[in-house]
Amino acid sequence: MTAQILDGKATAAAIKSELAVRIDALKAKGVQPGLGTVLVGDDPGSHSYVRGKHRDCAEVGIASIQRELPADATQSDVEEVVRELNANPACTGYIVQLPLPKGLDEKRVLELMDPAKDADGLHPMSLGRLVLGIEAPLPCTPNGIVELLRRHKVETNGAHVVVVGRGVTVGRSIGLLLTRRSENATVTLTHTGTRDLSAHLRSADIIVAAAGVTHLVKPEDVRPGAAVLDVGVSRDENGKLLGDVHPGVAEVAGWLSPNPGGVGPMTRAMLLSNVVEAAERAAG
Ligand SMILES: Nc1nc2c(c(=O)[nH]1)N[C@@H](CN(C=O)c1ccc(C(=O)N[C@@H](CCC(=O)O)C(=O)O)cc1)CN2
Repeated sequence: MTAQILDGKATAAAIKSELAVRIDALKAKGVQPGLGTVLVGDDPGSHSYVRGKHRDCAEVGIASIQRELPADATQSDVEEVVRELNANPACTGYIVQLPLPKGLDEKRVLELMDPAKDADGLHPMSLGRLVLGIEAPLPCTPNGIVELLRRHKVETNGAHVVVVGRGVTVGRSIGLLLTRRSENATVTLTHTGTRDLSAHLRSADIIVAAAGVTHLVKPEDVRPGAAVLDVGVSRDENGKLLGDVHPGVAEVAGWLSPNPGGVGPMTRAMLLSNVVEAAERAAG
């Protein structure tokens, strides 16, 4: 068996075209959506992700507001930028690129954001609303995964999903999305402390690998025909991106999201979608 591809690049391109139409409609009503980014330090990956987000904004007609701070920025430097964006009317939504450099209190920074401008769905208020089933911006990577499955007609209803990784941007929240009545999946959250991970993985209809451990999911861990989403990122000594899923899984899985080209582009598309939805809400 060779897995069918869950093509994040093509799906994200389709979503961006749909969003461009909605943005034109907002502009016709005099509303200009604007995405702000707060980038602290010099991590090359974070710089490249933020550049990509602003490239996407230019493509669909969202204004860009960029704030950069050096690696030695203090907590109060970062908080000052957050307060400025909270008050800036041109910024209709913004994100703080994670992770922040060591020594900065990420949770406190997220808490300080105006929840009405949370473009990432990572503000405690947004996550709390998600738990309660109240409308809120959704975390971009989990939402991108759900959308990628939906648009490729991979059945989640009744499916057993095994998630590997308990980070805040993916593992912690994806179960909340996949167990909504609309998705109706059963979700097992595993992590580095899980005993006999392979046994859990072999029982999965869908695997979401988001641990950041190179080639953690091996062909023998995958039930033939299962859908496998490769989210984790690590790099070899030459800086080449490596995923959490061993290349041999393509011979066993029914569906596979490539990495790069799978969930990453969907994360960016869902960010734009959150910005557009917030602007539409604000415009009534
Ligand atoms: N504030 C946030 N910080 C982080 C998030 C997030 O959703 N919000 N997620 C990740 C990083 N991330 C977005 O910020 C992100 C990661 C990867 C991609 C992407 O398109 N990747 C490409 C490959 C790029 C490469 O070669 O390096 C792909 O998969 O094709 C976009 C966004 C952590 N931080």
